Amino acid sequence: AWSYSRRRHSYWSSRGIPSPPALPFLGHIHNMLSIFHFRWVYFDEVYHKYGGATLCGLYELFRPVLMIGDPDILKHICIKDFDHFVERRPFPAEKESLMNEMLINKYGDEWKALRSAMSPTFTSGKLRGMFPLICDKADSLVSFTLSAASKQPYVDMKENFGRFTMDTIASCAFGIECNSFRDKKPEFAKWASDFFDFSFVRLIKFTLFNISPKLFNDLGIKMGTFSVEFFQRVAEETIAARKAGQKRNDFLDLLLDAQAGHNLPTTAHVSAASHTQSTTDDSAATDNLKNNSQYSNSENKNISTTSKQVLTDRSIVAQSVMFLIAGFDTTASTLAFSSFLLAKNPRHQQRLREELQQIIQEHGDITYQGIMEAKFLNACLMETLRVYPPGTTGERICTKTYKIPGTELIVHPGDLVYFPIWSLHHDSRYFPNPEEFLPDRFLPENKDNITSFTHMPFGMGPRNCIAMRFALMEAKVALAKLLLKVELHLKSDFQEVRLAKSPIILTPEGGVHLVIKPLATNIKK
Ligand code: HEM
Repeated sequence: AWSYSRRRHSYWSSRGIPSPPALPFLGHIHNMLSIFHFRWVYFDEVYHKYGGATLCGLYELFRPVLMIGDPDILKHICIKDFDHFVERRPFPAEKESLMNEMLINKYGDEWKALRSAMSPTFTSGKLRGMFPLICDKADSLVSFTLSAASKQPYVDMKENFGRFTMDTIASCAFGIECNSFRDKKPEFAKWASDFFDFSFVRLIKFTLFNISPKLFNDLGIKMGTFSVEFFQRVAEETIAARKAGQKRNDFLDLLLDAQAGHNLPTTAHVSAASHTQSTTDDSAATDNLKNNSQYSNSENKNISTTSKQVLTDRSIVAQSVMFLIAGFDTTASTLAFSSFLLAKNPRHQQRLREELQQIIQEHGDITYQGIMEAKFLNACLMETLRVYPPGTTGERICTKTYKIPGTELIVHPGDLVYFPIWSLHHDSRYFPNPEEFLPDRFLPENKDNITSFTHMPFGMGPRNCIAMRFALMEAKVALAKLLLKVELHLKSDFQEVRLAKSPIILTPEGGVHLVIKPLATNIKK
């Protein structure tokens, strides 16, 4: 058995690819999917010591995994040769679960058709429609924070941003008022916390699913608390109300419009919609879309599926639940990290506030246009996402045999490819003084200094985060409204955030405790 294990673990060395020492049978999986280690710290070691900054081989048990840290090769994998790497591992779900209908769990032509049907939902025109809903939730965030600050010496901003993103998603994806900004936890929030609670047993199941979804299903294992029934019921009720005539300009309306074939292309094109939308209002999105369009130009194919066929009622319900899974903690953590970094860097905080005050003077209020034009606000969020990317690793599964450019290395269908997002973001060759919070790096005049494919908080290419623009708009509104009303200060015994040892996303452990000082200001918002 030992010599079998050795032989299987010689896969990379026999191809001349460096690989860190592997444990018999386990390979490196104990380091990758562990609650005892920081996953990205291990990957960072692999990146710096074992060639991961270019190519390095790892094993999940016996499965070969190729870590690629070379930005040029990443460009090929994510964009130019995307058709060889269309898939990621699915999110764990039992065979019959609604979760199998989610975009994140779709593959091949089904994914392409669904992504194309959903992409127009995220254009600037559609996001503008959701802007007032988000502003409303951000106003509640500010009042709740002010009220908390008047009663206690410090406020847990992770908790508050969690309430904000929960209410925003409940409003935009489920069409309901969740009212998280009340002391008693609402039912929606209770079910959601249950959903995001990663117990040890659940983590083992999660790991098993990642290693072998087939074995997971053959053994009839249930994810247990990944219960989606509550959210399914809420979304179904809302859909029934919308079909009876209610309207709110939220995701549900937009997906129902797409289902009915209103205002949307009837024939799905591979990523076409997301690549042709106007990008003038959001520089981060512009970069990503510019990169993506290289793929769409060369690879656009018609798929003879209409939005109507793809977006059944069940599928729309599934996408609403997916927005909660994909959008709640990612955005809340980003906001929590940015509030911490701004409290730690009062000079940047003040500069950002001055930019926002200028916008209020020009536009009279926080407007969609004003928020999207705020360059320093965008830079602060981009820099936060560089320092603390919620997704520390990217991943693709090889779908067609592929020769890695510039090498003789062949990747086979089923092989996994990892992108060390955290390490790229913290590599001093790409970002000098990587541990410092320096938003100026992302100002338009400095953006040419950033090497493509070294800043990927939303992934890259046609399978990147479909909701990037929504997430950025949501975060910008919350931060802008908050900073116009309060000053953020570090608490004397809270000078650094602790990071949770979760293998799923990067999130602060135990909250982000800040001293909140209300601003005496005459500015309206
Ligand atoms: C700051 C907040 C967010 C960050 C940093 C983030 C990051 C990511 C990343 C890294 C990926 C994988 C991309 C890849 O493999 O190339 C992803 C995918 C995805 N995200 Fe986000 N995300 C955020 C917010 C959201 C929100 C608010 C939603 C929904 C409302 C959302 C929906 C999705 C979906 C559906 C996918 C899968 C796309 C596909 O498979 O085609 N994300 N996100």
